Amino acid sequence: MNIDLVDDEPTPVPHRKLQPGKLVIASHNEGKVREIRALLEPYGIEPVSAASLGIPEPEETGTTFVANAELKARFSADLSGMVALADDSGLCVDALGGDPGVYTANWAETPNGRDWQLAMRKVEDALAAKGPEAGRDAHFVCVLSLCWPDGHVESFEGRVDGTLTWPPRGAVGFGYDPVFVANGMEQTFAEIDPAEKHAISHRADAFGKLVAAVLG
Ligand SMILES: O=P(O)(O)OP(=O)(O)OP(=O)(O)OC[C@H]1O[C@@H](n2cnc3c(O)ncnc32)[C@H](O)[C@@H]1O
Ligand SMILES: [Mg+2]
Repeated sequence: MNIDLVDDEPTPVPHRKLQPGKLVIASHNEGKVREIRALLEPYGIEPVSAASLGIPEPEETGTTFVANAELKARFSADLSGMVALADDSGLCVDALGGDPGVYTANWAETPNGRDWQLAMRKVEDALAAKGPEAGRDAHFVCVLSLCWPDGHVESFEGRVDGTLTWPPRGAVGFGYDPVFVANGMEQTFAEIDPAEKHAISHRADAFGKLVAAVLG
């Protein structure tokens, strides 16, 4: 007789469904807010930005994308009393051991605000310092976290793989888009139509998982 003494299958926790209605986009990055609005559009959800509610940016003290996405979502849910959706994302470069990663936005900080030309240049310089053999593979990661006013949180992670190009090309998109070419494409994320980016991006990948879990 076989007795299975070890039950190592965790009991799946049911996802909480997101109801149609208002939702706070807990991001102060206009590029992200624009993309998240477009992704939410078909689902009967009315997005309001954190900035339009006067909600400030919380300090991002986490050391992982999940920790930061959850703290941003929790912060806006607490202050608004509404469901909040936050995005923590970044560019991870293989030859740099995954940097800038969780600190992607920090690499752009200057005393006068964020400078993306400078940030892209810093990544390029760091790669050049690795020598001509260093590969140019990179990926974007995005964690989307939903937090309900009672503190319930759900998080979804997405990624898109590609390579870095230099010099930067294109004027659409935001952040590091002008130096990122997704695998299978020739144009950067700043040269393609936003709809094309939504079909393959790290944000779209995470969003697809969110939809399947809480909107499906
Ligand atoms: O925290 P919030 O207010 O959402 O906005 P943020 O710009 O500070 O966002 P993050 O802390 O998540 O930092 C991630 C940085 O990674 C970059 N990034 C994320 N997604 C990107 C994308 O789709 N295209 C280009 N750059 C991206 C972007 O420049 C972000 O500033
Ligand atoms: Mg941030």
